[in-house]
Amino acid sequence: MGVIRLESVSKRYGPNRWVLTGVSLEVPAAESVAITGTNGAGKSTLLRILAGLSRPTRGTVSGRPPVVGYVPDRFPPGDRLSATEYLTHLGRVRGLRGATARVRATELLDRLELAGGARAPIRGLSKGNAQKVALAQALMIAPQLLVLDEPWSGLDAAAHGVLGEIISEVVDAGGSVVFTDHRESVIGAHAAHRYTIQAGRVTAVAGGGTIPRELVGWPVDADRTASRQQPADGPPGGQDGTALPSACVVLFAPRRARPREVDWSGLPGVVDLTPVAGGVRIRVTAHACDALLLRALRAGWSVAEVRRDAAGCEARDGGAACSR
Ligand SMILES: Nc1ncnc2c1ncn2[C@@H]1O[C@H](COP(=O)(O)OP(=O)(O)OP(=O)(O)O)[C@@H](O)[C@H]1O
Repeated sequence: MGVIRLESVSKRYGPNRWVLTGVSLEVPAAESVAITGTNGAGKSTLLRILAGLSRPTRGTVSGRPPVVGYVPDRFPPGDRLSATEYLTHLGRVRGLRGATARVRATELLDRLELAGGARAPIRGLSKGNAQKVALAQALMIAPQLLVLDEPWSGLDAAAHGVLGEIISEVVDAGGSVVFTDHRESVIGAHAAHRYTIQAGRVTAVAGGGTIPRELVGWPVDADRTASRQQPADGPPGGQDGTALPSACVVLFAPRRARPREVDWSGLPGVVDLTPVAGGVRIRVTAHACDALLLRALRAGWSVAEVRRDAAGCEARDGGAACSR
């Protein structure tokens, strides 16, 4: 999968209402991008153009992959079909066999924990549950480009986490994700790049989300190499050559869901790791600690304890302070 490229894209509604003017934007493969802007700035318009649902008045879009998942800002729930019937139907329209589509629909609705019944008519679902169906329809066939218009809107805490995992899974599989949201914390956690729309123009926001791009995407080979060269028993060196203390992180598999496997030792800054009852204790350089935590949470792990002083945690050796 390559780069999706918007070149000099403009969009006009009606005779002279220009919403986007001369937008050039790249969405790389295996990355997530957040779009921000005030209400009415044109975010949904841009997303629809990216998804191929709306044509630009001027300019071109290239590199859009064949399988696009799209979650609109308003999902029309006024349907007599149940969530399962609706998703199965959509899956069939998209080329899945009926039985496969039904299995996929059931898996997705289970994962998102649709309350109110997968067999109840969609029009009777609450906003949050309708949003879960909206998400599920975008995922019936693994998307290579996932376009999400305020996707967290109305979701409960559990589905919030699942959506974060889904974004990571699409990115890990080499796909692209573009989403809108207004919250800094969400953008920082889920986007490697950030753009904002103002007066029809799109500009990159320096540094992407609040979490630096290299920490979200983990492509920091230099950092990785540095951590592997460090002696396991000594304090690892900082990027500027000064000694940085290591931190200790204790992660546990949550009781309800099985976390995804992570190659902890291959992550930047990891000095060593020790299995402890129900989880793993990781010693990591202090500057890589936040990124490791983010990666762990995204993969469905629970963080039991973080200590800036790794030696202190080690001394307890998985004892009371390090267990739940
Ligand atoms: N189909 C349409 N026909 C005419 N005008 C439209 C259409 N779709 C959007 N607009 C107008 O274009 C402007 C941008 O709308 P858009 O929905 O893209 O903004 P947005 O940034 O997503 O807003 P919000 O944050 O409120 O969802 C708005 O003034 C809107 O009224």
